[in-house]
Amino acid sequence: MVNATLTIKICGLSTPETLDAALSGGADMIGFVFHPKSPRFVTPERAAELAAQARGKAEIVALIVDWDEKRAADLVELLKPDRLQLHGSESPELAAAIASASGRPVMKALGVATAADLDRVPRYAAMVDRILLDAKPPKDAAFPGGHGRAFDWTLLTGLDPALRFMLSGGLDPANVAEAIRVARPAGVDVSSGVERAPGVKDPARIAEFIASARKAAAAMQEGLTA
Ligand SMILES: O=C(O)c1ccccc1NCC(=O)[C@H](O)[C@H](O)COP(=O)(O)O
Repeated sequence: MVNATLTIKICGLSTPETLDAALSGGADMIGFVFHPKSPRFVTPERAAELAAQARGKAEIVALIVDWDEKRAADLVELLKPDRLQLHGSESPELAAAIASASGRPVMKALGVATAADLDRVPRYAAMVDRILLDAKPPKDAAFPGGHGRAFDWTLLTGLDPALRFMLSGGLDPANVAEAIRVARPAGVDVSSGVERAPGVKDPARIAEFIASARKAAAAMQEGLTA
Protein backbone atom coordinates (compact mmCIF):
# COMPACT_ATOMS: atom_id res chain seq x y z
CA MET A 1 0.00 0.00 0.00
CA VAL A 2 2.79 2.43 0.85
CA ASN A 3 4.42 3.73 -2.34
CA ALA A 4 8.14 2.98 -2.63
CA THR A 5 9.04 6.46 -3.85
CA LEU A 6 6.76 8.83 -1.96
CA THR A 7 4.18 8.12 0.71
CA ILE A 8 1.20 10.46 0.52
CA LYS A 9 -1.08 10.88 3.52
CA ILE A 10 -4.36 12.77 3.53
CA CYS A 11 -5.22 13.59 7.13
CA GLY A 12 -8.43 14.58 8.88
CA LEU A 13 -10.94 12.82 6.61
CA SER A 14 -14.49 12.58 7.89
CA THR A 15 -16.85 11.84 4.97
CA PRO A 16 -17.22 8.94 2.50
CA GLU A 17 -16.94 11.35 -0.48
CA THR A 18 -13.64 12.89 0.55
CA LEU A 19 -12.26 9.53 1.64
CA ASP A 20 -13.14 8.24 -1.83
CA ALA A 21 -11.27 11.18 -3.41
CA ALA A 22 -8.17 10.27 -1.38
CA LEU A 23 -8.41 6.58 -2.28
CA SER A 24 -9.16 7.03 -5.95
CA GLY A 25 -6.40 9.64 -6.20
CA GLY A 26 -3.96 7.03 -4.89
CA ALA A 27 -3.23 8.16 -1.32
CA ASP A 28 -1.05 5.69 0.58
CA MET A 29 -2.31 6.68 4.03
CA ILE A 30 -5.54 8.21 5.25
CA GLY A 31 -5.81 9.76 8.70
CA PHE A 32 -8.61 10.04 11.24
CA VAL A 33 -8.26 12.65 13.99
CA PHE A 34 -9.36 11.65 17.50
CA HIS A 35 -8.58 14.95 19.22
CA PRO A 36 -11.92 16.40 20.40
CA LYS A 37 -10.88 20.04 19.96
CA SER A 38 -10.06 19.53 16.29
CA PRO A 39 -12.52 20.59 13.55
CA ARG A 40 -11.63 17.20 11.96
CA PHE A 41 -12.59 15.14 15.01
CA VAL A 42 -14.39 11.87 14.37
CA THR A 43 -15.64 9.42 16.95
CA PRO A 44 -14.00 5.97 16.93
CA GLU A 45 -17.34 4.50 15.83
CA ARG A 46 -17.66 6.88 12.86
CA ALA A 47 -14.02 6.24 11.94
CA ALA A 48 -14.64 2.48 12.01
CA GLU A 49 -17.46 2.91 9.47
CA LEU A 50 -15.25 5.02 7.20
CA ALA A 51 -12.28 2.69 7.66
CA ALA A 52 -14.22 -0.17 6.06
CA GLN A 53 -14.12 1.84 2.82
CA ALA A 54 -10.33 2.21 2.99
CA ARG A 55 -9.14 -1.12 4.38
CA GLY A 56 -6.71 -2.85 2.06
CA LYS A 57 -6.53 0.20 -0.22
CA ALA A 58 -4.57 2.63 1.96
CA GLU A 59 -3.02 2.50 5.43
CA ILE A 60 -5.49 3.63 8.07
CA VAL A 61 -3.82 6.03 10.49
CA ALA A 62 -5.33 6.95 13.86
CA LEU A 63 -4.13 10.33 15.12
CA ILE A 64 -4.11 10.72 18.88
CA VAL A 65 -2.77 13.38 21.23
CA ASP A 66 -1.19 12.56 24.60
CA TRP A 67 -3.04 9.30 25.18
CA ASP A 68 -1.69 6.52 27.39
CA GLU A 69 -0.99 2.93 26.29
CA LYS A 70 -4.31 1.54 27.52
CA ARG A 71 -6.43 4.09 25.70
CA ALA A 72 -4.42 3.63 22.50
CA ALA A 73 -4.75 -0.17 22.72
CA ASP A 74 -8.54 0.17 23.22
CA LEU A 75 -8.82 2.33 20.10
CA VAL A 76 -6.79 -0.19 18.12
CA GLU A 77 -9.10 -2.97 19.28
CA LEU A 78 -12.13 -1.05 18.01
CA LEU A 79 -10.81 0.56 14.81
CA LYS A 80 -8.01 -1.82 13.79
CA PRO A 81 -5.90 0.94 12.21
CA ASP A 82 -2.65 0.09 10.45
CA ARG A 83 -0.71 2.78 12.29
CA LEU A 84 -0.95 5.27 15.14
CA GLN A 85 0.17 8.87 14.77
CA LEU A 86 1.14 10.57 18.02
CA HIS A 87 0.71 14.32 17.75
CA GLY A 88 1.17 15.52 21.32
CA SER A 89 4.15 15.81 23.64
CA GLU A 90 4.64 12.03 24.02
CA SER A 91 8.17 11.06 25.11
CA PRO A 92 10.16 8.53 23.05
CA GLU A 93 9.56 6.00 25.84
CA LEU A 94 5.78 6.54 25.84
CA ALA A 95 5.72 6.30 22.03
CA ALA A 96 7.52 2.94 22.22
CA ALA A 97 5.21 1.73 24.99
CA ILE A 98 2.15 2.66 22.89
CA ALA A 99 3.56 0.75 19.92
CA SER A 100 4.18 -2.27 22.10
CA ALA A 101 0.79 -2.20 23.88
CA SER A 102 -1.20 -1.61 20.69
CA GLY A 103 0.80 -3.85 18.36
CA ARG A 104 0.85 -1.07 15.76
CA PRO A 105 3.72 0.93 14.26
CA VAL A 106 3.88 4.47 15.53
CA MET A 107 4.55 7.66 13.61
CA LYS A 108 5.63 10.44 15.97
CA ALA A 109 5.00 14.04 14.91
CA LEU A 110 7.61 16.58 15.96
CA GLY A 111 7.12 20.33 15.59
CA VAL A 112 9.86 22.24 13.81
CA ALA A 113 10.52 25.97 13.82
CA THR A 114 14.32 26.17 14.16
CA ALA A 115 17.31 23.89 13.61
CA ALA A 116 17.44 23.21 17.36
CA ASP A 117 14.07 21.45 17.10
CA LEU A 118 15.77 18.72 15.09
CA ASP A 119 18.13 17.78 17.94
CA ARG A 120 15.55 15.37 19.38
CA VAL A 121 14.93 13.59 16.08
CA PRO A 122 17.51 10.78 16.58
CA ARG A 123 16.14 9.92 20.07
CA TYR A 124 12.65 9.51 18.67
CA ALA A 125 13.78 7.81 15.47
CA ALA A 126 15.40 5.09 17.57
CA MET A 127 12.10 4.32 19.29
CA VAL A 128 9.40 4.63 16.62
CA ASP A 129 8.70 3.42 13.10
CA ARG A 130 8.42 6.84 11.45
CA ILE A 131 8.98 10.52 12.15
CA LEU A 132 6.65 13.23 10.84
CA LEU A 133 8.18 16.69 10.79
CA ASP A 134 5.39 19.27 11.08
CA ALA A 135 5.18 23.00 11.70
CA LYS A 136 4.75 24.07 15.32
CA PRO A 137 1.20 25.20 16.14
CA PRO A 138 0.50 28.86 16.98
CA LYS A 139 1.17 29.60 20.68
CA ASP A 140 -2.50 30.03 21.62
CA ALA A 141 -3.77 27.12 19.49
CA ALA A 142 -6.54 24.94 20.90
CA PHE A 143 -5.14 21.86 19.16
CA PRO A 144 -1.57 20.94 18.20
CA GLY A 145 -1.69 20.31 14.42
CA GLY A 146 -3.53 20.97 11.21
CA HIS A 147 -3.07 24.75 11.20
CA GLY A 148 -1.91 25.13 7.60
CA ARG A 149 1.40 26.70 8.64
CA ALA A 150 4.60 25.87 6.81
CA PHE A 151 8.11 26.01 8.23
CA ASP A 152 11.50 26.55 6.60
CA TRP A 153 12.06 23.33 4.62
CA THR A 154 15.76 24.12 4.11
CA LEU A 155 16.25 23.25 7.81
CA LEU A 156 15.80 19.59 6.78
CA THR A 157 18.44 19.41 4.07
CA GLY A 158 21.13 18.16 6.47
CA LEU A 159 19.11 15.27 7.89
CA ASP A 160 20.40 11.73 7.51
CA PRO A 161 18.82 10.40 4.25
CA ALA A 162 18.29 7.07 6.03
CA LEU A 163 15.73 8.77 8.30
CA ARG A 164 12.96 8.57 5.65
CA PHE A 165 10.86 11.21 7.43
CA MET A 166 7.44 12.49 6.42
CA LEU A 167 6.85 16.22 5.97
CA SER A 168 3.74 18.23 6.82
CA GLY A 169 2.70 21.75 7.72
CA GLY A 170 1.07 24.14 5.29
CA LEU A 171 1.45 21.90 2.26
CA ASP A 172 -1.02 22.38 -0.59
CA PRO A 173 -1.36 21.51 -4.28
CA ALA A 174 0.64 24.62 -5.26
CA ASN A 175 3.65 24.22 -2.96
CA VAL A 176 4.03 20.47 -2.46
CA ALA A 177 6.35 20.06 -5.47
CA GLU A 178 8.73 22.70 -4.12
CA ALA A 179 8.58 21.15 -0.64
CA ILE A 180 9.55 17.76 -2.09
CA ARG A 181 12.37 19.29 -4.13
CA VAL A 182 13.83 21.16 -1.15
CA ALA A 183 13.28 18.78 1.77
CA ARG A 184 13.40 15.42 -0.06
CA PRO A 185 11.00 13.71 2.34
CA ALA A 186 10.00 10.05 2.06
CA GLY A 187 6.40 11.16 2.40
CA VAL A 188 4.09 14.16 2.63
CA ASP A 189 1.05 14.72 4.81
CA VAL A 190 -1.66 17.33 4.29
CA SER A 191 -4.82 18.52 5.95
CA SER A 192 -5.74 22.26 5.66
CA GLY A 193 -4.26 22.59 2.18
CA VAL A 194 -6.92 20.28 0.73
CA GLU A 195 -9.85 21.93 2.54
CA ARG A 196 -12.33 24.66 1.61
CA ALA A 197 -12.89 25.52 5.30
CA PRO A 198 -11.41 24.07 8.54
CA GLY A 199 -12.52 20.44 8.66
CA VAL A 200 -14.23 20.54 5.25
CA LYS A 201 -12.15 18.61 2.73
CA ASP A 202 -12.36 19.40 -1.00
CA PRO A 203 -12.27 16.34 -3.30
CA ALA A 204 -10.81 18.32 -6.21
CA ARG A 205 -7.99 19.71 -4.06
CA ILE A 206 -7.24 16.24 -2.71
CA ALA A 207 -6.87 14.90 -6.28
CA GLU A 208 -4.76 17.90 -7.26
CA PHE A 209 -2.48 17.52 -4.25
CA ILE A 210 -1.83 13.84 -4.92
CA ALA A 211 -1.18 14.44 -8.63
CA SER A 212 1.27 17.32 -7.91
CA ALA A 213 3.12 15.30 -5.28
CA ARG A 214 3.40 12.22 -7.52
CA LYS A 215 4.63 14.33 -10.43
CA ALA A 216 7.28 16.00 -8.27
CA ALA A 217 8.42 12.66 -6.83
CA ALA A 218 8.70 11.17 -10.34
CA ALA A 219 10.74 14.16 -11.51
CA MET A 220 13.09 13.78 -8.51
CA GLN A 221 13.44 10.07 -9.20
CA GLU A 222 14.18 10.73 -12.88
CA GLY A 223 16.80 13.31 -11.89
CA LEU A 224 18.47 10.80 -9.61
CA THR A 225 18.53 8.00 -12.17
CA ALA A 226 19.34 10.11 -15.29
O1 LIG B 1 -5.61 18.19 11.84
C1 LIG B 1 -5.97 18.39 13.02
O2 LIG B 1 -7.02 18.96 13.30
C2 LIG B 1 -5.09 17.94 14.13
C3 LIG B 1 -5.53 18.07 15.44
C4 LIG B 1 -4.72 17.68 16.49
C5 LIG B 1 -3.47 17.18 16.24
C6 LIG B 1 -3.01 17.06 14.92
C7 LIG B 1 -3.82 17.44 13.87
N1 LIG B 1 -3.38 17.33 12.55
C8 LIG B 1 -2.12 16.80 12.27
C9 LIG B 1 -1.83 16.40 10.90
O3 LIG B 1 -1.52 15.28 10.61
C10 LIG B 1 -1.77 17.42 9.85
O4 LIG B 1 -1.85 16.76 8.62
C11 LIG B 1 -0.47 18.17 9.92
O5 LIG B 1 -0.39 18.85 11.14
C12 LIG B 1 -0.44 19.17 8.80
O6 LIG B 1 -1.56 19.96 8.85
P1 LIG B 1 -1.77 21.11 7.78
O7 LIG B 1 -0.72 22.13 7.98
O8 LIG B 1 -3.12 21.62 8.09
O9 LIG B 1 -1.70 20.45 6.44
